[in-house]
Amino acid sequence: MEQLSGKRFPTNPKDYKIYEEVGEGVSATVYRALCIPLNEIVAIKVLDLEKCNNDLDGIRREVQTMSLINHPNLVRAHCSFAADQSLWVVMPYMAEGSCLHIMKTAYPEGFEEPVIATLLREVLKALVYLHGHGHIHRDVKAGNILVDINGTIKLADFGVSACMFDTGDRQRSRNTFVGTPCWMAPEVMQQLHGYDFKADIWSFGITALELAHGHAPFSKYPPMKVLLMTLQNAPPGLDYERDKRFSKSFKELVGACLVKDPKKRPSSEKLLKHPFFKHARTNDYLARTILDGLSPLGQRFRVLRDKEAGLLLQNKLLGDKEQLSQQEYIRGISAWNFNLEDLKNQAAQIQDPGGISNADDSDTSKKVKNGCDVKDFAPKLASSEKDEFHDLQIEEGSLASTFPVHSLQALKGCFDVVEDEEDASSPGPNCKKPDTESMFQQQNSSQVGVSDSILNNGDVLERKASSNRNISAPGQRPRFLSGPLMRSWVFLPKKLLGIVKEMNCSRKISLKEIIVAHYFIVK
Ligand SMILES: Nc1ncnc2c1ncn2[C@@H]1O[C@H](COP(=O)(O)OP(=O)(O)OP(=O)(O)O)[C@@H](O)[C@H]1O
Repeated sequence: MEQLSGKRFPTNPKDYKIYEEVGEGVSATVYRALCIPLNEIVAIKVLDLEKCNNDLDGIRREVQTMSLINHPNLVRAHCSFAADQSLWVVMPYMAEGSCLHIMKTAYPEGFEEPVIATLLREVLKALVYLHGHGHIHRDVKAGNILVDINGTIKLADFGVSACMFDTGDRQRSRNTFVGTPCWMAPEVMQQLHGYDFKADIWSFGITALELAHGHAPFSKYPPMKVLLMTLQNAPPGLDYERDKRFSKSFKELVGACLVKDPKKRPSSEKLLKHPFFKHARTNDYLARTILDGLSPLGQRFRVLRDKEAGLLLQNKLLGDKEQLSQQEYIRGISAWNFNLEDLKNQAAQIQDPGGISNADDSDTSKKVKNGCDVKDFAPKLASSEKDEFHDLQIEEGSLASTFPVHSLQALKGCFDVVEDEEDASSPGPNCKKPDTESMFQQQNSSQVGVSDSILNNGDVLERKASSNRNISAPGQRPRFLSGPLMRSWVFLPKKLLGIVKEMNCSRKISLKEIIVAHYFIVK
């Protein structure tokens, strides 16, 4: 399997001695281990297939792709094999762990600019390679930027996570959709026209902010709110006042990546020529600056895990939802599972009366109107409650230039909502009572690129999105992976359907109405 060095890594678990745990993801646990016959330290990512209920062949294909990758800035699998109910992926051990771990341990406020420039340049080299070979990484974030003891940087998690998120039965079995909302490009959330390698450029821009601040923008918010904010607000960026310590060229780089229209984002190749990278130094510089004095990875991992478990418990006891959400982020969990309870909780939290004060989210106050005000269809809201929904209003103009589609519509992939045929600005308050259930069916069958299966048993309506993934091995003509990263599975309880029907309006139901209806349930 190891083609570069000619080493053949064994595919029998008995040939590996597992040491301590060094990482934990949504679907996997990562261990430091010894490959006994080769006397080499490796990392083994163990995916619990039973828990994931995943498509083994799909994962195998992805891991195979991972083993074909050949670039110094990409983690390449030595080999992979199934053992009991698990899939083992054996890879090089990156002794200092991820940038996220390093930040959490020693740089909670983020890194200095030369460090960021060095890290990002290495990541970008990996992206140039991937994009040139027709691949989209789809999970660029600090948690996937691994650092070795000598300051070498490698981008990890190519393939497996993408595969799991896209084709896994896990979502089906859990009735959830999964993604990485903080880093996810708006067009990926939309699921309207598909996406391409420019989605990685958006995630790259978010990662730049993450490395600069120690956390990704919107990371303190629940996933549904992250989706809304990403779609509705102006893109996040480096702030003139707050981020004085950073150069103009860094601000420009972030601005270039975080443009909502993917066509306006530069390619990875072009980005690599950006003047910002003149600030980049050597790997050795990284080793001397950020790695100096760090305790061994396993030890750091244990300390962080214990600390975060304690905080999680504390917040659970206190019922602090926002803190809980933040903790999920701190734990490095980047995929989010949505179910009805989550949605209720999230709907309940979309109610910041004075806007959002997080400096990251300074643009949140730029609210917009899409002409269909909450009060048009929720006349029973008290005035204070109306204010709480100002967050959900969208200014058409401010988005139109950067984001070509109706932004709330964009969220329709997350819900079973009907696309508004008429102008969104016409609230249509005087129309007939709708047949909501058939409306939902109509909408489902009209989705482009979506294989529909509507199970309307009175309790749920569900929509399945088809997977569309193309992978090409190096040497083959590049074909881009495409298809939604997030699966859409939304459950509308009978009660919600009832409330929706109660709305005295014949136009098709919009997402905003669903959220308001949800609000009534939650309340
Ligand atoms: N080769 C490696 N060497 C050292 N540490 C690693 C290695 N691979 C992963 N890790 C550590 O394990 C953590 C979790 O691994 P990984 O991200 O691959 O799991 P995951 O289930 O795909 O998680 P996620 O979905 O959140 O990305 C990483 O953030 C990193 O800290």
